[in-house]
Amino acid sequence: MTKRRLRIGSRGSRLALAQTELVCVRLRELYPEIAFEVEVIKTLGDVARTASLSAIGGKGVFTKEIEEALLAARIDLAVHSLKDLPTTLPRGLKLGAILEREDPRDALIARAKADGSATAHLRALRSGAVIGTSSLRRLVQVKRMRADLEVREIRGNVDTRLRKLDDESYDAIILAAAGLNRLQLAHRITALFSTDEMLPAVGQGALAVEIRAADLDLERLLAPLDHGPTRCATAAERAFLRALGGGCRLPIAAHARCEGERLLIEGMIASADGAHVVRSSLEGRRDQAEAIGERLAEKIKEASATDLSF
Ligand SMILES: NCc1[nH]cc(CCC(=O)O)c1CC(=O)O
Repeated sequence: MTKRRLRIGSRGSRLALAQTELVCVRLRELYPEIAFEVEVIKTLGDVARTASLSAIGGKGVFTKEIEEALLAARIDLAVHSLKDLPTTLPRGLKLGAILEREDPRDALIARAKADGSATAHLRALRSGAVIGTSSLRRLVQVKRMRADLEVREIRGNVDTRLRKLDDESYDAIILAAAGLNRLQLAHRITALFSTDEMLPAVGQGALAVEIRAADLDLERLLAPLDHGPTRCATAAERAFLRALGGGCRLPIAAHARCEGERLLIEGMIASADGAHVVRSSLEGRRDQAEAIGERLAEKIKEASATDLSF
């Protein structure tokens, strides 16, 4: 009898492949009778390296081609960084599993100085130091801590950005700790921002496995990979983002966590220049995750109607 085959779609970046490999290893261990094959799929976000992602359409640039392959049954499952996945999935697709979240925090990676040591923390950087990030969310939060720093756009995948930090005129860059950890690059981290200092992107640090909604058999196979507390926390965060209008270009951040049967969420929205920031939090029952996220969005919308000029 020939072995049953399941095809896993992944972007080709080193991080995407490492993340897909993580899922593959667990699936092969659980189901040695199934052949899991990785198919690399190029997305617009991978092709348009030099263009600003907001200029080429923002949401879904890392996922659209992969979702098309899923719908056309050229692949059976896809591994994504949850934070790259738009809050509303195409009809016919669903999240088969959300894996236990890695570190959700943002990390500061400072350039090594001539003596080999790295600047200890953002607070220790000289006035006028250049921080590389292309995330408005990170920009506005850096500016609130250190208005005297210069924030400059930086593009490319994690390895490219680290190389640019070493070669070009950035003093430090900011990346998600999760990606660095998964690439065995934790030693490059100079300091971690607390979530109070820098609220993460919705879904940051979590991996999602996307499947066809009708693929009930595959959903059952993926059940052991699903992590309940992460699913609840990220459901609240994604409901928050969706309610604020996922497509809007304003910096939005949220972080939720489960403590027993309770769920706590913090959310933030800022004006594009970072001059106005509304941040708030909410707590409730874990089984009400989406409703809590939506209520936080309402709370923040009310506060920002008077506070922000949207
Ligand atoms: N498209 C960027 C992206 N998407 C997911 C991660 C990191 C891994 C994660 O947040 O799970 C990154 C890189 C970064 O922000 O540093």
